[in-house]
Amino acid sequence: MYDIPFLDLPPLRRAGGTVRLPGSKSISNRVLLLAALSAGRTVVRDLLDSDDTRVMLEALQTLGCGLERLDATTVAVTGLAGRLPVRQAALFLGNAGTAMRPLTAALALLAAREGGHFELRGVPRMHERPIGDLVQALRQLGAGVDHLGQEGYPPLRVRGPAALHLEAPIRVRGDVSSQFLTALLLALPLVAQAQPVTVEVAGELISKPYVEMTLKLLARFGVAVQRDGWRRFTIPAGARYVTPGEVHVEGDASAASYFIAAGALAATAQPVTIEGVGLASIQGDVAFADAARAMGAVVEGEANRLHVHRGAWPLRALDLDCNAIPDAAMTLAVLALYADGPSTLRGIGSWRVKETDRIAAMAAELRRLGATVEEGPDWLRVHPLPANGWRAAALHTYDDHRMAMCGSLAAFNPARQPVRILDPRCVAKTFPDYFETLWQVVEADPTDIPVICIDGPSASGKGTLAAALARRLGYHVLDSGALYRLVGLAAARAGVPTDAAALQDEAVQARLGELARTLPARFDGGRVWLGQEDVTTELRSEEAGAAASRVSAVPAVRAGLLALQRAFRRLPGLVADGRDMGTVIFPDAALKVFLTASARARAERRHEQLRARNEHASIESLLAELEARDARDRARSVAPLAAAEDALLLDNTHQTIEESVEAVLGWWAQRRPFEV
Ligand SMILES: Nc1ncnc2c1ncn2[C@@H]1O[C@H](COP(=O)(O)OP(=O)(O)O)[C@@H](O)[C@H]1O
Ligand SMILES: Nc1ccn([C@@H]2O[C@H](COP(=O)(O)OP(=O)(O)O)[C@@H](O)[C@H]2O)c(=O)n1
Repeated sequence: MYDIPFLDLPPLRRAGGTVRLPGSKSISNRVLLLAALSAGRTVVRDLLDSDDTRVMLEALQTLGCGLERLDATTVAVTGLAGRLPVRQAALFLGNAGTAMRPLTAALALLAAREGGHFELRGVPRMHERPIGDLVQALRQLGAGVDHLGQEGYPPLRVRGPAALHLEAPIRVRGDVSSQFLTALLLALPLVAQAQPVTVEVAGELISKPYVEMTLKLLARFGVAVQRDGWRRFTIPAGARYVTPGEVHVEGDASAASYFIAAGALAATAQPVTIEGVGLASIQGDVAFADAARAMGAVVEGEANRLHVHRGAWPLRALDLDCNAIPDAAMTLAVLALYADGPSTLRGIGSWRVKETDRIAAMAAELRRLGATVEEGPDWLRVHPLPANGWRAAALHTYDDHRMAMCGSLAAFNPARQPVRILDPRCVAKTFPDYFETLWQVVEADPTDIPVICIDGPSASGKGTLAAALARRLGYHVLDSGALYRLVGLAAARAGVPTDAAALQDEAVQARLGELARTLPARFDGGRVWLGQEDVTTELRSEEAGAAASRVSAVPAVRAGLLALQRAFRRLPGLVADGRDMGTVIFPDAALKVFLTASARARAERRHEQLRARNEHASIESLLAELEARDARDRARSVAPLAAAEDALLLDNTHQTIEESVEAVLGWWAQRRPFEV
């Protein structure tokens, strides 16, 4: 997950390969609640691990449910069997509508029957998302529900006991959010013991496939709701949740839309294959595949898998009522930028009450990219962008995961403009590793992947600065010095001498070159591996540094490491530290910094580093060794230590690390094309 202020996506050229999607949010939270209301133990597999499921799990735990995490995506839930072991609790539900609405209904009915007192709150945006129609329906039933803030919105208090009136049909509006009906359907089996309970929908029901999903999941838990069109739903008398024992959560079909879109835009050589969602899906958003087809994509499917590649190009403009696919329809708005005429999305009034006002947000951000967009109360018209119309934009995401994921699709623009996604962490709501997953199936031209080079003498702070920059920008790091150190170590392991005399020998040089070319180096979670051996500590020794400096003067070693170093240039970007990053390895880097500090300051830093590791050396001897190493690095014939002509000089003798980082980020900001 990228927990950084912004993430820059280089222009993307191609898509292809296989992705496995995380579990569906809608199914995950429904199944968790059903398992919690059932008796016995339900093992939920492929559960989504995200903000929205986390708040649901925390709430269920607070309410006394037994939760056992079996692995990262498997949780065993021991249900409450329709009882309330905890009678009083304050629940925080973040911005998860799929937790707030059904929990409100379930707790209102349980508290009515058993007594209890519960408060349900969320983030400020949750307190702007309507729930009044559900509250009304619950009050009709006789349940005690109070608004703690603004009328019609969370936070809420539910309290009991209360006498419930279950005889007359309960009326609920269906035209604002289908989640009100879903919440009632999930909760009413709790009280439909003595008589059937009927719900009647007022107004045209929106997002019907989500209600259908609710009914299918209820059936999995033993409750067969009778449906009369989309107007009347009856829960039979004697309804009882029965755990199926084990449930597999399907991959998220709304999340699939981004990968279907990537395939439609750029899968020209091989298809994008999406695992975990297919034709047998119970999620309405699989119908996004039909919309993508209508725009020209070639989508083929199996029960649990989809294959997508580019068909018509440019895409065909679309005029579609998106009522049935409200979430995935956002993806169509971005695809429309690549179409052959204006596209109109209708029936999307519900966008206005989602994580943000998505009609306003989408219009604003597409305009930032350069597009002409018209909007109405429940529709959006997007005009395509000509190749020369795209602007490099910093896209706002409104704490809305879908705005961020949609925004990433602008990176396929033919103008080769990069795209900045502000607050990329918001994808954590449903897909924490969205961007990491995207990198698996997209490619950029290597020259479009930005590199920042930090070159300079020993102990100037290159590694420290490079790591800090990479963390801040979400980029990869190349510690090229570690590669030379590894070659030194590999030579020692193989019995190849690296003293000055031996290095004159051409056979030794050739063997060192071969060791470099086939170096089994691996960097993983802050550890460095040479083959199967963790050499992290050994690598940082002064001895390893000196050996590195000696072998690094061998041309065959430098040539041997070239391809390995360039392979670090991967999406979304790279910060490379060393001696020749800007001069030899990445001469086209977007920013080159030559980092220096006085020799004494560097010797003092090294001294401090050694002291922290409980190793001791005098500052004077370190100073002498540093100066010798600098001289050797500067004097060697291949790739000598020198600032690239276009490097910016940074002397950090009197700077803190933070000051150095800020200085370089400032330079970086100036070189980026974004209009903020
Ligand atoms: N302004 C600064 N910038 C970077 N590092 C600094 C700075 N001031 C002190 N240091 C310290 O210098 C030490 C050497 O840094 P390191 O990154 O290992 O250098 P290099 O990779 O250039 O050999 C680190 O312990 C770091 O904390
Ligand atoms: N790109 C690079 C990186 C390191 N090196 C060599 O490898 C040695 C060790 O690099 P390092 O960056 O780990 O060492 P320090 O700067 O931390 O002392 C340096 O002294 C250089 O001689 C190089 O020649 N080219």
